[in-house]
Amino acid sequence: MTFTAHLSEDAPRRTGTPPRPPAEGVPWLEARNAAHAAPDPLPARRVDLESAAGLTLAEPIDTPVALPAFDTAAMDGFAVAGDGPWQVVGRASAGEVWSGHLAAGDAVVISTGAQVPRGADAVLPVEQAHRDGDRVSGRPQPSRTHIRRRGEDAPAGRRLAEAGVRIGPALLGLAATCGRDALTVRPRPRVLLLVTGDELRNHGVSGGGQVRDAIGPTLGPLVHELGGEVTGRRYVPDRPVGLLAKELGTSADPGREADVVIVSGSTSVGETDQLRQALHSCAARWIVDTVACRPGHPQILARLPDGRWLVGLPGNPFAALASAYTLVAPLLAGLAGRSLPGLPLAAVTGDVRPARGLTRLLPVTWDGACARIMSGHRAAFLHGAALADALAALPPDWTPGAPAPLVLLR
Ligand SMILES: Nc1nc2c(c(=O)[nH]1)N[C@H]1C(S)=C(S)[C@@H](COP(=O)(O)OP(=O)(O)OC[C@H]3O[C@@H](n4cnc5c(N)ncnc54)[C@H](O)[C@@H]3O)O[C@H]1N2
Ligand code: MOO
Repeated sequence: MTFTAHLSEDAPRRTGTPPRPPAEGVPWLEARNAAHAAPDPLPARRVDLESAAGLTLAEPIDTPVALPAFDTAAMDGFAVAGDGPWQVVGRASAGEVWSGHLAAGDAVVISTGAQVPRGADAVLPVEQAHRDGDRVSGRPQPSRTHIRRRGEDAPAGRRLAEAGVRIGPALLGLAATCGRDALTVRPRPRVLLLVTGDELRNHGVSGGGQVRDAIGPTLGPLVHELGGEVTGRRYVPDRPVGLLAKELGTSADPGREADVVIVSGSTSVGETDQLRQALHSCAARWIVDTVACRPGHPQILARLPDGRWLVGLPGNPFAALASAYTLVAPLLAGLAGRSLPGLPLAAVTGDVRPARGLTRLLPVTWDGACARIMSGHRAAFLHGAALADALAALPPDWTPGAPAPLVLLR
């Protein structure tokens, strides 16, 4: 892969003007891959089952027991042996074991979920049974009807899930079913947000040259959705220049509250845009320096000398969002030991021009078949993305109606 800048981690502290952002940038798909490949997964830890939701499995789950563990009634009715009519000889309730053995012509009253007694061939649902005292009759049931056989779902020892899977509600239920009380997981990567910009305010309506911070409220939940956890959000003024460099210094994070630092704004070349200078002077290792996409061109991925990952998101809010899906999503997946999120392909329609040499990231509606480009997609506007189903990544040679990868937003 061709990355525009690589500095060694032990490079000496630099002074002077940092290099200008490269005009071309890393191709968009390569940038995603590079962000995913860059980190080693965070160390695994053991957590109780309830705390594992949303984390990533660090070891496979094999079931030590057959699922289900015993032949189980799937209907309320009668467990029967042989053809009817049958003599009712007992009752098997859920949570208990009726320890007798059914001979041909015997039945026990049984509830859904109860262990089927030995000798039973089938369960006759109560709706299909006619009971008269201790006698019950009904149509003979084919063998195994309404019985969940022991091991039918999985035999003992079967692998149920591989490492790297995100732990969703159903996986927690499955782990509980096979008797797990704890899981070995990769934790959520911890993320510190540094929101830069003298013009920003974080409440009320904007005016008088001030702008309401739209990135802070976007990134908190986005990071959570992407499997990370925001451990801090700080506002860093543009002036005096140097504050960002101080924030990025190791001493500013003595307890290591973060594995990843996301800086919004300051990625460009304006007088107060400090990020490139700050990375240059602390001799950060550059991994991605600008991406060949629009919006989001000036985005950055680097590694700080103290080992934290640094993502620089352009200040325009839609550019920041598109860049978060380009670099933050794969980086967090890599840190959590997950595979790179897949990108379904869909035919995309709409009246936009491709950009020479650039991937265009545009909000689209998607009905499962066709994606349509929405309005409100300039770099500074969130209107389109706020209502979109996905971002389409239109390659430089895209023509209307041609397929493009989608980053799903819902
Ligand atoms: N001379 C050049 N100027 C710019 C270039 C360029 O190549 N040459 N690139 C433009 C592009 S593309 C982008 S994207 C922006 C990136 O700018 P920064 O990352 O340095 O961000 P700022 O300058 O601080 O802000 C840009 C824009 O976004 C607004 N902003 C910033 N933070 C927030 C926030 N948290 N919530 C809402 N809005 C925010 C800010 O007010 C500006 O309007 O640079 C271009 N310029
Ligand atoms: O790269 Mo900027 O993000 O086009 O607006």
